[in-house]
Amino acid sequence: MARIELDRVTVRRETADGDLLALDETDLTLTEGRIALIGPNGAGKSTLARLVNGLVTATSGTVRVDGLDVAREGREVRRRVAFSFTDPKAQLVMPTAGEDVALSLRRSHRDPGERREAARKVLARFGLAGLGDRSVHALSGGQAQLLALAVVLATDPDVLVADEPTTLLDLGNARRVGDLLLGLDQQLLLVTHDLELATRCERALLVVGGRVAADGSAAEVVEHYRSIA
Ligand SMILES: Nc1ncnc2c1ncn2[C@@H]1O[C@H](COP(=O)(O)OP(=O)(O)OP(=O)(O)O)[C@@H](O)[C@H]1O
Repeated sequence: MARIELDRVTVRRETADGDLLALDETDLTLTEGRIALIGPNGAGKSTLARLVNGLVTATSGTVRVDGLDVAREGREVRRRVAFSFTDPKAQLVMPTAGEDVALSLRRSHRDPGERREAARKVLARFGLAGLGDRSVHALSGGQAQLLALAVVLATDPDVLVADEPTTLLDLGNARRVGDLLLGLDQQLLLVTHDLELATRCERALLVVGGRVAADGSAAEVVEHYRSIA
């Protein structure tokens, strides 16, 4: 697993109401395979998650992935750390599902024929066999989320940061996507309001008001959150 380190990281944002401390002098070392970030709306979970691949920049402090400084070695970090958004359509850019996966494979498979074949295999692995020619707009919410995950995982990153990947899904698809995420070989940093899913992780961080209010085994931290919510 990768080693994700936050060293006195603060994220300060300017808003119409003045400065906001989205994350306050946070120190963390994350090495577990499955880590959940839970907590109330606006607590700073997405901010913390986005720091790990440079989508958010620290106002002060350092974020490192396997020793690489996210602020200075962002390209190298983003090769190792994939990010998936709550709304899969935010990251599906090509006309068809197959082309979207093929785009991710352009570096690893230079030959177009081989690339198409590799894309077909990736789709099958994510339960999307036969949907390669389907417009991404004609996929169900569950299929679109699976495709978005297939697209970011096709490059074989070391870490997946997933920001509320099941929030827009019905019960069946949420379970399917949740099972897939928890079964990945990659290290998973999962932002979620689904406390059952969070409980299945090894470690959970409860974020409240820009601070890590509890950190420990997922079962204990979820229990604590339930007791104060
Ligand atoms: N681009 C931005 N500009 C200014 N403030 C922002 C921006 N993004 C987030 N914030 C603020 O930073 C704080 C933390 O937001 P963040 O999205 O990290 O919370 P969250 O815990 O992920 O919330 P949610 O569960 O609602 O998604 C909030 O007060 C939010 O309004």
